[in-house]
Amino acid sequence: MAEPADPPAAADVPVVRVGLLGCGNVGAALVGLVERRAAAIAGRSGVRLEVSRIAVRSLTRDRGVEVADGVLTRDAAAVAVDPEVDLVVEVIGGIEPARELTLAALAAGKPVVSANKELLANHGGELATAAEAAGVDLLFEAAVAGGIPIIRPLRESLAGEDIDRVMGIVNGTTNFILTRMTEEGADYADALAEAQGLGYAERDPTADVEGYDAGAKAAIIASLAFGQRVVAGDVYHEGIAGLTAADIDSATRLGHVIKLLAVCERVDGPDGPEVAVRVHPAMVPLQHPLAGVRDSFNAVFVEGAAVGDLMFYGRGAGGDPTASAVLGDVVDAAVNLRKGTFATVGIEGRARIRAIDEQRSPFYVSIDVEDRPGVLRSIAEVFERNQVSIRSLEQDGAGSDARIVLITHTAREADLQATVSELRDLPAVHRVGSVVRVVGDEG
Ligand SMILES: NC(=O)c1ccc[n+]([C@@H]2O[C@H](COP(=O)([O-])OP(=O)(O)OC[C@H]3O[C@@H](n4cnc5c(N)ncnc54)[C@H](O)[C@@H]3O)[C@@H](O)[C@H]2O)c1
Ligand SMILES: N[C@@H](CCO)C(=O)O
Ligand code: NA
Repeated sequence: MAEPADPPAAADVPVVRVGLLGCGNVGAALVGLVERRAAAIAGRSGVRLEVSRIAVRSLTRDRGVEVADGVLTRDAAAVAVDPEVDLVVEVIGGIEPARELTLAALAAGKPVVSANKELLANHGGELATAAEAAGVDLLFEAAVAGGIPIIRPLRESLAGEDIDRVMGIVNGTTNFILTRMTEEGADYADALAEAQGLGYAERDPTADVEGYDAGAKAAIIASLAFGQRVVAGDVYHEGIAGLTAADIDSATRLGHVIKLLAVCERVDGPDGPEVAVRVHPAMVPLQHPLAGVRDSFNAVFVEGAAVGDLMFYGRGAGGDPTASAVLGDVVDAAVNLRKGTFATVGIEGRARIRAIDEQRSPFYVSIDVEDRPGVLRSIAEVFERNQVSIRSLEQDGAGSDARIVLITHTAREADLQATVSELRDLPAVHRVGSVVRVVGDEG
């Protein structure tokens, strides 16, 4: 057997100069990580990373990392096309100027690594075309589920797999809030403030709590899992703000836990395969692997025809975990750059999207009623008339403030919505409370 070659001396290792756009939670963590890991990375991959330019808004802010003189600049556009920069990392967030900067860097022949799901989910097609035209990488592992490797497994390891469904807890902020509310009875606003303090929430946390952030991630996951482009606007989404402590109690009593889920499915449609993609709070049975994913942790559950069930679990938010995913992409892109090669995305054309009205799941429904003879029958008749079959039902309380909580068998969204609107017209119904889809326990 041949002797292993001596590792190259540090001076022989080619340097890849990184231009960083944005130095907030993720950017600052990346600077620290490159500093700590550059020597080990050089030994393993044959490229030495150096963060040579950093575009920031404020030159004076303390970011908790050491930066050499002359590295910081307020001119992001100059960094994107700087001839002294080999590779660009975009961690500004939002659509503009991130989109223009990314396009400029790609057009200048620089690979781009991005953590920006909003950008990728809205303009991924345009950016992928620009990257291919330039013959460079556009990598975005950090954009979905932060530090958890999920983009690369979908793109590479599972490239030959026939994937039926991907479900994920892909927003750390809302999982953190729901965990605090479920386990400690915490107040929604207090739990959100805590998540913001820990650096999990987006700049505008409505993106987290209203499901936009998870929706963008769902679009990216669905595009890669099914090989056809899904954009953010294709994703139906509901957030967690309407959930009550009573819903959380009911879920617990029924052996479930409420999670904000992204659900991406391939379904048969009249004109061929369709993609059903949605984000909403869901009742998940306690025995399902996603039910045990707590705090700011994320998990993505993949169901493949040959491979069976897979789950990817870890930290989906926070500076260091996200920077770890960015760094993995940077090493990959830097090595490819040295070799003169790049990865292609493997997404062809637009997916045909199934309308939310036609999507199907079981539902949990809570109804505040006047408890008098015949009420239960009139409620059951409304469900029956709309072809929604009831799987289980229980009543709490009596008299004028009774509550009926029921779970249906799998039903069409449109039929369930028609049921709810007829229930509201029944004289004995005071209020139809929450309607929560049940996932992972289809019956
Ligand atoms: N924080 C997380 O847990 C996390 C996880 C996964 C992905 N991401 C994504 O990573 C990206 C960055 O997130 P973050 O948490 O670091 O956000 P952040 O708000 O902490 O950092 C963004 C930084 O960009 C700077 N910036 C804005 N416009 C700029 C410009 N024109 N030029 C230079 N700098 C500019 C801001 O001043 C800020 O410091 C976002 O796309 C986010 O969605 C974040
Ligand atoms: N705001 C996001 C950051 C990770 O994308 C979250 O809470 O999951
Ligand atoms: Na990831």
